[in-house]
Amino acid sequence: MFHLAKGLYASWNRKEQYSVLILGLDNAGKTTFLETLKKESALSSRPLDKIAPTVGQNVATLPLASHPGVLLKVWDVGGQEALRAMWSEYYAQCHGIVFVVDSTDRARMDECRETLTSVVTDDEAEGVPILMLANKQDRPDRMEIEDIKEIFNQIAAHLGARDSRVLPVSSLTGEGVLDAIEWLVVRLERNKANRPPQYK
Ligand SMILES: Nc1nc2c(ncn2[C@@H]2O[C@H](COP(=O)(O)OP(=O)(O)OP(=O)(O)O)[C@@H](O)[C@H]2O)c(=O)[nH]1
Ligand SMILES: [Mg+2]
Repeated sequence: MFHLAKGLYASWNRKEQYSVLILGLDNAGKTTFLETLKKESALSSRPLDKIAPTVGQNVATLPLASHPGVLLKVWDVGGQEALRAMWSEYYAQCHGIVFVVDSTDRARMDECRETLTSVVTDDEAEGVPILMLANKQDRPDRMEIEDIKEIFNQIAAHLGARDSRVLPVSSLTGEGVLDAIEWLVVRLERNKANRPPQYK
């Protein structure tokens, strides 16, 4: 009887775990985004002014106050050019991709577009929801969100029927970060039949 009750309790409390991959050029703000997300989720996090360029990977498993039955396992990998070849190793296992863009880095928008195109056209990432974050919106020298959306829309042709969106955020101030995650979680759940979560 005890074992039955324990088993039922465990299955009632099972959580759906989705893996989210954070990509983007070096200096885009990926690690800052992850650390802010950890702080918002009441996990211990690094001071934002102590973050160095990522060489390996950072990973955190986050509970979501707005979705008690969901855990997000978030993978942040280095964006330096030499490290981008590693990204595809993660595609097959991920449920969603967040592509972070430095909204002030006009000089690298072409590189950013080409990099995102190579991500969304990779067969291993087929069908996963893609959220593009126009980061560093707190900076006065940022590009307008509409201009960034236009760049993204040129890539949308490759996306087929999958969910995608461009949202403005500041990983540094936290503005827009939880709204962005909320958008993503709804799409991860919607895409569950194609990419089932792990049950924890
Ligand atoms: N003003 C402002 N600065 C930001 C924001 N997000 C990140 N930064 C700064 O941008 C720089 C790079 O941030 P990281 O989070 O290390 O960037 P990354 O994408 O992880 O870089 P790699 O690990 O090299 O791929 C740091 O100086 C951050 O403080 C933001 O929203 N606003
Ligand atoms: Mg980093």
